[in-house]
Order: sequence, then structure tokens, then C-alpha cells
Amino acid sequence: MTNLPILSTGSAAYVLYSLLYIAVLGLSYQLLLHPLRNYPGPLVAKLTNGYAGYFAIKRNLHLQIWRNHLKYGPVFRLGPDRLVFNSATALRDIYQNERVTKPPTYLATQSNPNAHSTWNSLDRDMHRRKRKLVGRATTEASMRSFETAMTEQVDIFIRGLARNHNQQPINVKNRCSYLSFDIIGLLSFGYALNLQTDEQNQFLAEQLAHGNHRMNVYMQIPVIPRYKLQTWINLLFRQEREKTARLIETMIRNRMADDANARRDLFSFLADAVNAKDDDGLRLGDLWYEAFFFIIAGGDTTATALSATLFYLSRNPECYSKLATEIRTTFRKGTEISGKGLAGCQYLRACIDESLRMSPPTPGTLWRHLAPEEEGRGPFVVDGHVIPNGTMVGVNAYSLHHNEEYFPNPFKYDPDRWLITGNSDSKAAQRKAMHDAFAAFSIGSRGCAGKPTAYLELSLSLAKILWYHDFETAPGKLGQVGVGQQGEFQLYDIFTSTHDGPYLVFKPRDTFAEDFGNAAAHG
Ligand code: HEM
Repeated sequence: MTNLPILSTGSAAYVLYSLLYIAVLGLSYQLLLHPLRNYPGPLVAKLTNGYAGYFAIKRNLHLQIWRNHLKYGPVFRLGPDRLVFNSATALRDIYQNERVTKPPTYLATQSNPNAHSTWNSLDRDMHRRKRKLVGRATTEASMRSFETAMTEQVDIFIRGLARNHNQQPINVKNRCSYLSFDIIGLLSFGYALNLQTDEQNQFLAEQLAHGNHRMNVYMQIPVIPRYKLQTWINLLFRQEREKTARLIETMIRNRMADDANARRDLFSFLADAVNAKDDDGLRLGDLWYEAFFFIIAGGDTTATALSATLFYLSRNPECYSKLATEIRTTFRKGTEISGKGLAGCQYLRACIDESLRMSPPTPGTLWRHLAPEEEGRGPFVVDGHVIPNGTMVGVNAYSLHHNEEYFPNPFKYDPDRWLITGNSDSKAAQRKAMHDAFAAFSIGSRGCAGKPTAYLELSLSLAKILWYHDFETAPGKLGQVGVGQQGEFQLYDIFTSTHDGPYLVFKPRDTFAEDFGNAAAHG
């Protein structure tokens, strides 16, 4: 009996020493023998994905990566098995490469292991099938038939800005967010979410942002999805997740009660596939995941881009006045403003692209790896580096967009950089270099499926704001909300991004009363 405690202490010490030994072996392997050992990077990042996880929790991973590129150069090791690149060549080598796919880290976003949306389908064939369906909802032609519904929502937004015309500063963050969610609700399931006019569904914007933040942390720390730990963590947020799930179910149920062809929304394109009996068919349950992702993808991304453009215009009077002149001379009446007319507004497009460059709504690193079935079929080369199998690679949009090699003076809001004219070789090379390094929507077969929707929504909203209102930065402290490093618009990286501000003061122009009446401004 008396020997027992001695035995226990001995066993405990043995276990402890064994664990220490394994840890030292593991760490030595990462530093001395791992195939990525010669890549530079922060020491902690070479040892654990907890490094990226920590900054993902703080929502500033995009800024940390940018700082690391300044310190370590165009490629560095962000995790034991992760390399981040900072060149247009790497962007092309990774994202325009059919041998590459999304790694299992994307499965951190699944709440049901058998359900995949277009976005988190890892299997390349499965993705192609789903993308074909989803892409049909956002083509230029679909946008033309959806434009009337979108314009109605933008008009509600414009009227809302006027209601505060006793010069109270408005934080445009929520306004832009509610507008985008209302539009995506109609585009996906013809459902009037009415966030702009009714508080009931406004929780959606905030809850999806919380969910994105969690998801981004899970994606940076692969041990979470590997052992399905997210299922347990998500239990802590059960109530808010269930509330969102109920709303999406209501949207789907309402739409299913209607004729599939009643309108050209996402559902109308998915419905045929749900009914199909062949392999290309969608299961009814997949609709939920497709809807959920579509709403996330199209909601806060466009809202961030709109807030950012308003931020930059309010702080750059020359750009503001150039854009106001373009809009106010292109159209004769506010009711004439349409996607067709806006297609010719080059300065407007340049202002949008410059905002997307400086403040990309998806500011992070979109991880990819060589599809497992491609291993052994020739090397995977990124910007001249042969990538060992199993390595996750990516380009960080925020860093690439602030790389001076492509965008000189990267913290300057300069829409004119997108309008360089001239046929000299150097001008042509400059134009090409910039366009090749523009990654706001990503590129290749997994690039954004909603680009036409985003440009139409941003163009209509900005043109109508400038047609019906003048605006400026709020005075005092409120005017500083949203100011980030070197004066740019501060984004918080949650895979997509969130932000606060800008606070702006809107003054309706005479054109407002002409089209909406005075009552609307005071109502
Ligand atoms: C300014 C606004 C937007 C930006 C910056 C943006 C950006 C992106 C990016 C970077 C991706 C790639 C994500 C990844 O690889 O993990 C993506 C994917 C996607 N986006 Fe967007 N997006 C925007 C608006 C929209 C809108 C309005 C919609 C829907 C109408 C949409 C639908 C999608 C879909 C369905 C995908 C998945 C594509 C696939 O995996 O094949 N996006 N977006």
C-alpha cells in the first residue's frame, strides 16, 4: 500500500516526460525537417496554426499578413503547412489552375457533414454542377430582369437618408447592410426581408457577421474542423443560429408555395435541379445551404464596398466632385438612372474598383491546395516555387492590393489609376499589371459568382445617392469613426469583413423633392 503514491508519481512523471519528448520532436520537425522549413515567417506560425487563429480572433489577420509580407518578403509561412504569396503570378498560378481545389479547412463551415453549398464543395465535379445553377441567377441577363426590384430597394435607401435631413450624422454601416440584405433576399428567394423598413429581421445582419467571425477562426485552426469541434463550440451560439435558420426556412417555404417560374430568382433556377431525377439533381435539403451561403456572400460584401466608397468619396473632395459631375451630366432625370446608362460611367466604375482595392470586402487568404487526385501528376508550381503535396497556399487580397509593385502609393485613394490612357508600352504594361493584381472577387472557376449583381447594386446606389443628395464627413469625433491605418477605411477581417462608419451628413438636393416630394424628406 505504501508504494502506491510513489508508483503514481513515477507514472505521472513518465507521462509528462513522454509528452514533452513528443512535443520537442514535433517542434524540431517543424523547424528542421519539414519540407517548408526554409521558408521565412514568424517562429510561432511555423509551429502552430494558433498564430493565424489568434489574429483571426482579433479580426486583424489581413493586417498582420500585410506586415509579415513587409518583413519576410513575397512568400512566407503562415502556419506549419501554409504559405502566403504576394504576387500577381501567384494569384494566377493558384486560382486559375484547374488542378487546384479548396482544402478541407472549408468544411469548417458545414453544420451537416453531408451538405455542401457551391462555395464549400471541395469535389471539383460537384462544384461545377452547383456553380452552373447558381451562376444562372446572377448573369447580366438575369440582372436586367431583376433591376426593377433592385431599384425599388435603392429608392427606399435614398428616402431613408433624407429623413435625417436635419443634418444629424448618419452611420451608413447599418443602412448599407440592410439595403444589401433586402436585395439578396429578393434575388435568392423573392422574399421581402424588409430590414430597411422594419426592425423584425434586422438581427440577421449582426448574427451572420458573428457566424462569419467564428467560421474564419475555425478555418485558420484546422484541428477544429478535423475533430468537428465546431459542432460543440456552435452549441454556445445555438439560440442565435436557430433564429437565423428559422428565418431562412421561412424564406424557402414561402417561395416553394409559389410557382417556381413566378420570378427569375435563385430558387427558380435551383427548382428544376431539385426536381431532376438524374445525378445532377439537388437534394431538397441542399437548398437550405445554398440559400444560407448566397445570403452571406451577397449581403455584407456589397454593403462593405458601398460604405467604403462613401468613406473615400467624403474624404476626397476632388474625386467626389468629379463623380458627382459624371452622374449629374450623364442623366437628365433621376428616374432615368439605370444599369444600361451606368455602364458608360467610367469614373464611377473607377471609384468602385479603387474602394474594392483599398478595402476588399473579402480581405483574407482564400486557401487552396493541389487536388489529392492530382498528386503525382506533375509538380504544382506557384511563382516558381514547387509546392509540396498537402501544403495550403493562397494570396492575401489586402496585401496584394497594397503591393507597391502593382499599385504605387497604395494608401492613396486614386480612382484615376484605373483610367490610365495612352498606347505606349509602359502605359499598357502598367494597366495590365494592375488588372492582373486585382483580386477583390478572386479569379478563376471559384471566383465570385455574384460580380454582375455587386457592380449593378453599387453603381445604382452610388449614382442615386449623388443624384438626390450631397454628403460630407460628420464633424468632430464621429467623423473619425472608421478611419484605419494611414487614413484608409478600417476593415475587420471575418473572412468577409465588417466595419463601423462612416458617419456622414446628407443634404437632399432639389432633385429629391422633384421625384419623392417634400413629405418624404420630413416623414
Ligand atoms: C462587392 C461584393 C462582393 C465581393 C467583393 C465578393 C467576393 C467574393 C470572393 C472573393 C469569392 C471567392 C470566395 C472563396 O474563394 O472562398 C466569392 C465567391 C462567391 N460569391 Fe461573391 N462577392 C461579392 C458579392 C456577391 C454577391 C452580390 C453574390 C450573389 C448575388 C455573390 C455570390 C458569390 C458566390 C455564389 C460565390 C461562390 C462561388 C464559387 O465557389 O463558385 N457574391 N465572392
